[in-house]
Amino acid sequence: MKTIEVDGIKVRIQIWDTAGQERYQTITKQYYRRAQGIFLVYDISSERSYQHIMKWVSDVDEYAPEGVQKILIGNKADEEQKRQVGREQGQQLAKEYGMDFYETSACTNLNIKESFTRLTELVLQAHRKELDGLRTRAGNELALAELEEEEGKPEGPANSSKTCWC
Ligand SMILES: Nc1nc2c(ncn2[C@@H]2O[C@H](COP(=O)(O)OP(=O)(O)OP(=O)(O)O)[C@@H](O)[C@H]2O)c(=O)[nH]1
Repeated sequence: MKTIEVDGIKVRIQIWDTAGQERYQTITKQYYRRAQGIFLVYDISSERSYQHIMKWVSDVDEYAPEGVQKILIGNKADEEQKRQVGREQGQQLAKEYGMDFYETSACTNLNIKESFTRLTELVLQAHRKELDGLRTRAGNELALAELEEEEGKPEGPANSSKTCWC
C-alpha cells in the first residue's frame, strides 16, 4: 500500500509484484482480474525479456478487466553498458499497443515516481465519471450539512445581519 497525490487527490494504491516465471502463471493470472493498472516490465539488458512483452500483453488482454490501464517499462536503465534493447524499440512497442512508455531504474530511482503517478492518473481518468459522481455527491452532502446548520441556528443578533440572500 502506498499513498500518492495526483491532481490534488490523495490516492491509496495497492501494488502487487507478480512473478515473471512460467511456473507461477496460474497464480499470476488471479491478480490480473482485480487490477486497474498494470506495468508491463522488461529489462533493457535482456532482449529476451523484451520479446516476452507480447506474451504478457496477450495474457493481460485475456485475463484483466476491460479498460485496465497499461504502461510499458524498460527497467534497469542504469545498466547502459549491458543494454540490448534500444529506447526507440521500447517507444515503438509502446506506440503499437497504445501505451505510455518509461525507462526506469530501481537502482537510481529514475522515473519510478513519474511512472507510478502516470499510471494512477490514467486509472483515475478512466474512472473520471465515477469520481465526478462521488465529488458531486460529497458536494451536495456538504451543502446540505451547511444548510441544516444554518437552519438550526436561533434567530438573533449574530444571524440578523443576514436578512437578504441576494
Ligand atoms: N541494475 C539494476 N538491477 C535491478 C533493477 N531492478 C531490479 N534489479 C535487480 O534485478 C534482479 C531481479 O529483480 P526482481 O525484482 O527480483 O525481478 P522480478 O522481475 O520481480 O523477478 P521475478 O518476479 O522473479 O520474475 C535483482 O537482483 C535486482 O536487484 C534496476 O533498475 N537496475
